[in-house]
Amino acid sequence: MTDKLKDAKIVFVVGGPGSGKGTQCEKIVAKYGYTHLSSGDLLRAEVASGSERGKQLQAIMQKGELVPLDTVLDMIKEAMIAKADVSKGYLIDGYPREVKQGEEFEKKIGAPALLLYVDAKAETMVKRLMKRGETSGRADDNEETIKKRLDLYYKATEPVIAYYEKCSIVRKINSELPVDEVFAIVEKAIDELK
Ligand SMILES: Nc1ccn([C@@H]2O[C@H](COP(=O)(O)OP(=O)(O)OP(=O)(O)O)[C@@H](O)[C@H]2O)c(=O)n1
Ligand SMILES: Nc1nc2c(ncn2[C@@H]2O[C@H](COP(=O)(O)OP(=O)(O)O)[C@@H](O)[C@H]2O)c(=O)[nH]1
Ligand SMILES: [Mg+2]
Repeated sequence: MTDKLKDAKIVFVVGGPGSGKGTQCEKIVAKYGYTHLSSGDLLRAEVASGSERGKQLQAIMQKGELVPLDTVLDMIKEAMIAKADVSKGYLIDGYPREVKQGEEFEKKIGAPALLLYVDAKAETMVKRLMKRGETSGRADDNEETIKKRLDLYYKATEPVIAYYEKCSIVRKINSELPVDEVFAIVEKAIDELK
């Protein structure tokens, strides 16, 4: 099964909640035709299906906590395999959330060629999420859950960046800039991959 993904080009997109990961991924898809897999979107789709598993996920996500590693990883792997014959590369958005998730991904799927570290100040992220919350309908775009997501990001996810710096695949992207300027930096990082 995993053989199908043996030579896949994998890009991890890591950054705090509201840092602009989804926005940049959309632009990468438009220009490079990569397959965008947002782990949060995959989980929200499961919740929307109304399944028993979805109900359990909803409770975890509403609290801003992390869904068990195996659940998310299985969903990502399934989605990757479904696109394996047509994909030019994969954007794995919002995963890994902790070092352990990265290690398991490498064991079960493969190693990333690049990690885009989408960096914005906490203040900026909160502002963007509160604004997004006006229209997103997301149960976790509220002040209390945003604070928890941010805390967890600094505690569990930032160490992921340090972990991958050891193999020199991290490119830090300043996402305080306007979207198109951020994308200009992203493009350089992706172009270097080829
Ligand atoms: N690998 C992941 C991805 C998501 N989640 C759960 O799904 C929620 C929403 O994830 P996501 O959509 O990635 O949200 P944010 O990190 O806030 O990022 P953004 O809104 O910026 O996309 C998380 O808080 C968490 O409960 C998770 O447990 N594990
Ligand atoms: N000014 C500015 N706003 C941004 C930028 N990127 C994203 N946003 C806004 O911030 C909010 C969160 O972005 P999103 O892509 O959903 O972030 P994610 O949570 O990291 O996936 C959205 O409402 C965007 O409009 C950026 O580079 N500059
Ligand atoms: Mg997103």
